[in-house]
Amino acid sequence: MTDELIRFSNVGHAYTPARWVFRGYSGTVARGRVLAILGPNGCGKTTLLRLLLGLGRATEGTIERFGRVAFVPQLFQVGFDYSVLDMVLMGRAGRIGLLAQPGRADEAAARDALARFGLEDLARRPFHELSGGQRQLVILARALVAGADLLILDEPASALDLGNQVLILDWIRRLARQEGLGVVFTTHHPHHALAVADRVLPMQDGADNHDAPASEILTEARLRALYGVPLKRVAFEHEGQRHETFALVIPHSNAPDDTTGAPSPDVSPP
Ligand SMILES: Nc1ncnc2c1ncn2[C@@H]1O[C@H](COP(=O)(O)OP(=O)(O)OP(=O)(O)O)[C@@H](O)[C@H]1O
Repeated sequence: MTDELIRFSNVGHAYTPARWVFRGYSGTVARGRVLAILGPNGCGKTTLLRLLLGLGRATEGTIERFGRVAFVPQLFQVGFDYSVLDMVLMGRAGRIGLLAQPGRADEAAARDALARFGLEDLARRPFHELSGGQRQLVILARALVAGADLLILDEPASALDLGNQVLILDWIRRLARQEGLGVVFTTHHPHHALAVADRVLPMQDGADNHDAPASEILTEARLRALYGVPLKRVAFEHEGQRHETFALVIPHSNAPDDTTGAPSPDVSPP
């Protein structure tokens, strides 16, 4: 049995003939591993995710899936007043059958999954009343009860505050390391990719378009080429552990700044 859950080779897509959104992307995700897909607005991250999910057919290249796949969309909204427990139970739909009622075993599995994420007390609350971070966790619980082998997440942390970003990123790594799930996620944040991904696929036209180990591929030069702005890779210690992150370099404006005590332009020198 292979450990690979998805493998894609030389994938390219054009919504209209000969107008390529991207070409030549390749990568793999194995059990227990995390792949981050990184790139600027409009480079085709969502398009590639949809192809990996099988929601469309790639114009060229091959995509092979070897397990059960679950999708976690960007901040999830529902138009109907489902309870948190109902939302998680929907993950069992594939096992229950569409017209049958969930049984005790299904409800126990859903409550277990909620408890894993510390959400058991919210089971009867309306889903739409939860915070963004809580909603993301509920959707992760739903993927767990669906028995997914591979989670595909579209910008899981982009709409969350800092505390919830850390929470979701930590869970992504735990689901891979502790549950043996494979994870693919898109992100705008190279420091998120560096913190939790084993491998990264930068979506940059004309570059070597294969995924590679995060620490090797996330160089300052590669990110500058990707985003067109400088980023600094910074190492530091926190509670005895070494970490690395990226700092964005925001240019200082040359405009006069009255907080520095500099004379304003309309004051003549003596
Ligand atoms: N259904 C579609 N039909 C035609 N063009 C599309 C369609 N969906 C996306 N595109 C185009 O494909 C390109 C890539 O879009 P996509 O949403 O995949 O990029 P993205 O990297 O996810 O962007 P963002 O970071 O802004 O979410 C864009 O130019 C977009 O306008």
